[in-house]
Amino acid sequence: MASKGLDIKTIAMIGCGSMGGGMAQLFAENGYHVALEDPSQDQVQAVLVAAKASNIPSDRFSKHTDYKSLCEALDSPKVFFWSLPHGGVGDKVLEGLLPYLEKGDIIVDCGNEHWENTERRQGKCVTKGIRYVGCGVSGGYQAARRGPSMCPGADDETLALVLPLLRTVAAKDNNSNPATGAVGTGGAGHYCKMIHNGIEHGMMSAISEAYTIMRKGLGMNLDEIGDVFEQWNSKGELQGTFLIWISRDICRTKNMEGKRVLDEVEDKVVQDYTGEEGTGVWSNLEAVERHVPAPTLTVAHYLRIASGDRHQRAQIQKTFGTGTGDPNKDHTAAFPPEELDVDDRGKFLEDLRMAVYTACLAAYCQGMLIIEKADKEHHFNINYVELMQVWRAGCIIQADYISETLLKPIYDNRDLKSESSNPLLHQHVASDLKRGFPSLRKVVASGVEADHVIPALSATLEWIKYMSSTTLPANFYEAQLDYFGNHMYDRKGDDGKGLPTQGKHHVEWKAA
Ligand SMILES: NC(=O)C1=CN([C@@H]2O[C@H](COP(=O)(O)OP(=O)(O)OC[C@H]3O[C@@H](n4cnc5c(N)ncnc54)[C@H](OP(=O)(O)O)[C@@H]3O)[C@@H](O)[C@H]2O)C=CC1
Ligand SMILES: O=C(CO)[C@H](O)[C@H](O)COP(=O)(O)O
Repeated sequence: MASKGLDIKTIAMIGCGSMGGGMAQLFAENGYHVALEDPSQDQVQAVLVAAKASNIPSDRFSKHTDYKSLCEALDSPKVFFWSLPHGGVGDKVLEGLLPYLEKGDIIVDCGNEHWENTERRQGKCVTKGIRYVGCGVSGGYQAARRGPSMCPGADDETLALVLPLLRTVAAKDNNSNPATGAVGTGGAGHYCKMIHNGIEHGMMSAISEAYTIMRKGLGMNLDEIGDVFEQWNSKGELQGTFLIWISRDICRTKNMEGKRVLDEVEDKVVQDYTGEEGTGVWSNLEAVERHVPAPTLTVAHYLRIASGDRHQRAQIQKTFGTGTGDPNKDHTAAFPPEELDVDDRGKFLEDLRMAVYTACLAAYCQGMLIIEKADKEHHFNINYVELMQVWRAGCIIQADYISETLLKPIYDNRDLKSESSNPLLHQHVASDLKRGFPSLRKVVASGVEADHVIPALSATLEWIKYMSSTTLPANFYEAQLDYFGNHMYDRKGDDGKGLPTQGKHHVEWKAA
């Protein structure tokens, strides 16, 4: 099948692991011939076996162990999809391919690559007339097979060429529109995918915290919790939220012995240690470097990295001591989470739902603030309407209500050059955060009282307070800075605007 933008029938898939393998089958299912290349022949074989099981004709694939034969199997222009680990691997593959590439050939890098690597490679390719698209892909291996969310960034001409191809395979939203679009120039696609993952981590943490509150704080069993997630996902502010939906399944899934799989899972996330993924680290570095407070994302990340070294936590736990003397108490933590003092469980669960929603909305807002800042500073020329569409299906942060009701109206039909896209400056978003605040405060207060681990929920509460206040404890902070460092301060109302510029006053708080 030929795509409208490119008259090709064959594509290459370089990297045939979880994601690349799924996408290879997806392209083949859509009529393309897929030339497979991966150093692991087992991976390539696994793709062919899975494709056979899906009744995809075997002649839709060819296997290649060198770039020459891979390139000979392709049409002109040659189109390569990459699904590789981030970092040096991509550079190595590009070096290997370059001798066989011609003007007009296209590379679509579908890994979670760092956007600066993407732009560096785009710079290298452009001198040879080769088009390099940084295309974040989301939804995990199942979406890769069924149809992922695809977030491409490149120059307009290149995007116009590849988008018909991406639209063919991308996930489709409820109106059958593909979850892809012309997101922006240069590394914009990988930048937005990186922030997608930052938002993802904030949402995941808030939901995981709610799970523990239900399990340990309210004494609910997994069937009951699964039912709660199902209800949350079916109506109201959390409806159509992919992570809530999979949370239901996680609660219900049993192993061969009929026991819950979740109860076998150790409490540690190690991707940041193994270097397997980088998006969480990078998105938080971006937030800090661009002066965007994104605590829901950041504390979620701290929880992950604290969790990763469980061995160290066990040692610290011993140092703190866990003995309360009461054999009925939980002895698996220095500050074991206790049952919550809740009068009306139904009412509290409604507060919990709103608290989780508020944290998810906050994570989205914080992510969008980082993107907006980077866009202004780096001139990604982001098309926010298209970006919203990328997140409407197939991706991990899919959240129908947040996207459709709250964020989309900010970007639709607006001239963002003259109007701010800061979600917090839009009344309907501010109203929703304000509406969720009392529930979030109740949940955080109860959670804190009972020693629950609730970083994303509590950090979101603080974020809402400090982002909407003009009487922060920062006046005292500023005074301390001026006292010891002569760092200067503004007097109340000095410039009338409170812009982030250095103050003009210093006081000798104590004679030197
Ligand atoms: N898993 C997920 O849920 C998602 C992953 N991603 C991103 O997609 C990319 C791929 O991830 P995933 O499929 O999970 O990872 P896998 O490890 O399953 O797949 C990566 C594949 O790339 C192969 N590879 C390594 N070096 C080369 C090379 N020089 N040439 C060709 N192939 C090579 C690996 O082979 P070998 O095993 O022999 O090293 C492996 O088969 C990553 O950037 C990841 O961050 C994006 C969204 C979701
Ligand atoms: O990109 C993804 C989803 O969007 C991948 O699932 C990725 O593996 C998640 O890893 P991490 O949590 O370390 O970012």
